[in-house]
Amino acid sequence: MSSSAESLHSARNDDIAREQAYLDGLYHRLDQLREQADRRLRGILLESGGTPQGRSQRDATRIHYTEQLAQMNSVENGLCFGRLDFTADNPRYIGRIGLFDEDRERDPLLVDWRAPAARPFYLATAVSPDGVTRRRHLRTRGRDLVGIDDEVLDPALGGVGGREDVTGEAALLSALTANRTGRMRDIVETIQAEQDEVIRSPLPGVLVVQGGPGTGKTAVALHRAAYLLYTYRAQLTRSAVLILGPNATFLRYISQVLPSLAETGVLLATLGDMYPGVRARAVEDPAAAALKGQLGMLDVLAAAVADRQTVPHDYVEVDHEGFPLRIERSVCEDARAVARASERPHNLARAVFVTEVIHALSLQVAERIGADPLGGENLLEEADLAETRRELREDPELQAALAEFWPVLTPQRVLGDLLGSADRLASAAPRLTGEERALLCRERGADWTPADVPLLDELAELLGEDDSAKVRAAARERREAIEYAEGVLEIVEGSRSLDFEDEGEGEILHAVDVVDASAFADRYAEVDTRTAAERAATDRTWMFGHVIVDEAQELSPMAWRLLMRRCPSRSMTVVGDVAQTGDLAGTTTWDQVFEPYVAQRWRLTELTVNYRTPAEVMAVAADVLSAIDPSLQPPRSVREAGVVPWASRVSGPLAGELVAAVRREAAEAGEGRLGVLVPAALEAELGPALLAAVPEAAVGEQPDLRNHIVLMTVREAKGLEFDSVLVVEPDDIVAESPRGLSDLYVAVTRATRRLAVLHTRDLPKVLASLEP
Ligand SMILES: Nc1ncnc2c1ncn2[C@@H]1O[C@H](COP(=O)(O)OP(=O)(O)OP(=O)(O)O)[C@@H](O)[C@H]1O
Repeated sequence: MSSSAESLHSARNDDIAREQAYLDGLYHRLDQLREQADRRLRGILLESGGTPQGRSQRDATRIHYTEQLAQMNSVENGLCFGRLDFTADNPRYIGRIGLFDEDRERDPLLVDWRAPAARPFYLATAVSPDGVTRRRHLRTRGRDLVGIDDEVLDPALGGVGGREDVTGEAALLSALTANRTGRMRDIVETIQAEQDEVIRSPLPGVLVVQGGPGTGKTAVALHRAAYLLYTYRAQLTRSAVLILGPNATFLRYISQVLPSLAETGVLLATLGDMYPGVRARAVEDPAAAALKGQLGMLDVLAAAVADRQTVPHDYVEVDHEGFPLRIERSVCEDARAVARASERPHNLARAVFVTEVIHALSLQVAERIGADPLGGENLLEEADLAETRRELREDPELQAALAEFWPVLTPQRVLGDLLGSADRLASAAPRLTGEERALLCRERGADWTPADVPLLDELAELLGEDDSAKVRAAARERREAIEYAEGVLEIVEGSRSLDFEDEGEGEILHAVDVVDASAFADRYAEVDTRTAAERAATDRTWMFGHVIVDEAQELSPMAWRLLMRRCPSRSMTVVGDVAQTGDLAGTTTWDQVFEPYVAQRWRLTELTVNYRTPAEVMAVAADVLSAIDPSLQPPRSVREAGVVPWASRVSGPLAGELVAAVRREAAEAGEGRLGVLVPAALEAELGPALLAAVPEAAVGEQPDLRNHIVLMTVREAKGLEFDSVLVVEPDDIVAESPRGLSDLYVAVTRATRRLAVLHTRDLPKVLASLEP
């Protein structure tokens, strides 16, 4: 080694030793804080007894320390990953959470990546260094520093600055070329400038992030959630953040990201989870789902509810206290008109209907028992009539008859009955064609599909919930609690003269002087210690502080209505790509989605760099994109993989050929993941065939993505990625759906390294570049 190389080497070692010492200090502090939290938690767990209020407070404190501990455990890996040096300031270390020393008087030991002070780590470049002279990435394994990547941004220090279009090039490329694991990783160490803009955009308003495949939309959406929870903590921990993803497999794929960023206040859900009490996972004909997603369903649902408000053909007779009462058609019609005119939801308007009918019936009773035998005015007084109405209301036979005409309904019952009956559909959906109605019709009691959920939610609005019984029960409970408290206070009062006989009057404050019975009762009330996200999951009417929608292009107009209801503040981040829309009810323009809710008042940002797909693969995808819409630009790949995509036409039976190709590609992928993307129509044949030959493969519904080989349809692969992708029979993928080209575009943009195509029929024209 030359002497200059030697001195560089030893300077490097010194650097590593210094940084390791700093890291050791940070971990020491983390351990201290962890011990403190652990001690407090143990202390709380040992406490017992006390008032219910004291117990509730203890629960809340226990949850607080449990969460703190979970947060500190989750940042154990990669606690600190960066350092900034400045011309006129002390170095700043950047990490997953902020850390201060004990007296908190000096600068933080570690700056949270979300704090404004960390921002230059993501934005500074050689052209606009913003006072930063050097950005350093610290590569760690556990608590050990294993490497340092420096970018010198100050030309005076001999900096070359690296590429202008990326920050932290070495760290970024190492993240991008690492093997996939089947779980998305956070990108906190290498967020790029255009992504940082989105992540830190202010909370209010609708922000739409349009970006091609691999531009980091999902990653950005998740980091934005973490940023918002950090910056608007007080507001958002009370109201929670919702992240809506396309399916359960995808949610599992992203499930590790927020915990690794030490965030727990987020509800991750799919559309199928958005109606509490229903887990809508069944699969249906995409055309049926598309139809259910259209706003035309509003009229159908309204008519379905109206159809449940019936009248007798002529009249019905019920026996009331031994005498027949006639419920005439005309009486019901009038009552129904008044109830409908009240514009209350069905279950609440029911009270109006019942009141009207009972009024009419009470006149019948009055006619019978109060008629003046001499032909004068009816002898019953208003008080008698009121009593008659009360009796009628409580008459079980009459109640049963009225429940026929205006039943109390649940959304599940109305929708289940509607979709399970051709007659009901014909009556409620006269504008649909017979074919469309047949598409909607299904077996009674069939499982719910995701497209049913917005319909259930809409019906919940149309039906309303008659919660008067609940309100009465709550009032009764509170009354009982106050009575109990009064009893307790009386006992205290009663014993006062005995306990304090010698004390001078007025000198002692007694229980009744400082607390009245109702305040005392409140102290006994249970405190709900669930997090806002946990409560939101069980409450249909929960209003989220912020809603983030991923793969947003797939949502139908009916699904958007549901989401807008959950977010009246319209504080939303919507990420998607209109070129990847596969769902028939999805959108191809953002304008169409937001116009009805916020007119033009939404902000659009575009992400333009593709971090996933190497340039060679993206060249293939670009041809598909231009066939979808020639005006759309593919995102620019940030790197090349050095592997040329290939296609292989086979003539033997496809299943056998597939097994051979999978074995070859899996060997090439090594420790990485291979995704086999097949047309939906071939899944049932190819899945079992592959499994029989390669038992370690994951196939079928919601496959485990951590397997090295995963076979799925393109729809299921939405939002996912693999090191290597094998697309099977692309012509079928295109032919399978009116949005087939978009599906193919999704398929060919899932690979981080290798793309291969296996086919027996001609390739679609858009893949001509793959012909040998
Ligand atoms: N700044 C970054 N640093 C490191 N990795 C990144 C960065 N940005 C994106 N990536 C990685 O690129 C890949 C693609 O990101 P992501 O899945 O978020 O893209 P997307 O825009 O949602 O793609 P698609 O629309 O195709 O689903 C992921 O592996 C992600 O971790």
